[in-house]
Amino acid sequence: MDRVLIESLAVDTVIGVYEWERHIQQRLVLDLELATDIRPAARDDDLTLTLDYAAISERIVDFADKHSFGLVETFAERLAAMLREEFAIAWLRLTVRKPGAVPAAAAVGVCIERGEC
Ligand SMILES: Nc1nc2c(c(=O)[nH]1)N=C([C@H](O)[C@@H](O)CO)CN2
Repeated sequence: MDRVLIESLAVDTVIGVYEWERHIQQRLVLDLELATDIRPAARDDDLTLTLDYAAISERIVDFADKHSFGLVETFAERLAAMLREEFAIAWLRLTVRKPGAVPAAAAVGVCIERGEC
């Protein structure tokens, strides 16, 4: 299946399990692969026939701003559910990285796949 890509999307959100993390925004960096057949959009050169990566990115930024979770796992799961519901995405791979959470690591995080390709 073809994929629409969103790479290194930076969002700021309240995320973390420790008390001090509940009062600040921290950056998460997201990579997404969204399965869709791009041929109808390419045939007609029509944005409405594909997944609009600009609209999806904007929705993700808004989701991060309006929600607050402890675990990156919860952020990933809830975001994936919202995206699949609102944008009719059959399958997605979502990587959520939390840079700076572990000083000795470039980033830590999770990668999930949901749906059927
Ligand atoms: N698997 C996870 N481990 C940890 C998480 C997490 O979300 N998933 N979170 C933390 C803390 O919030 C940490 O990021 C603070 O630096 C620790 N481990």
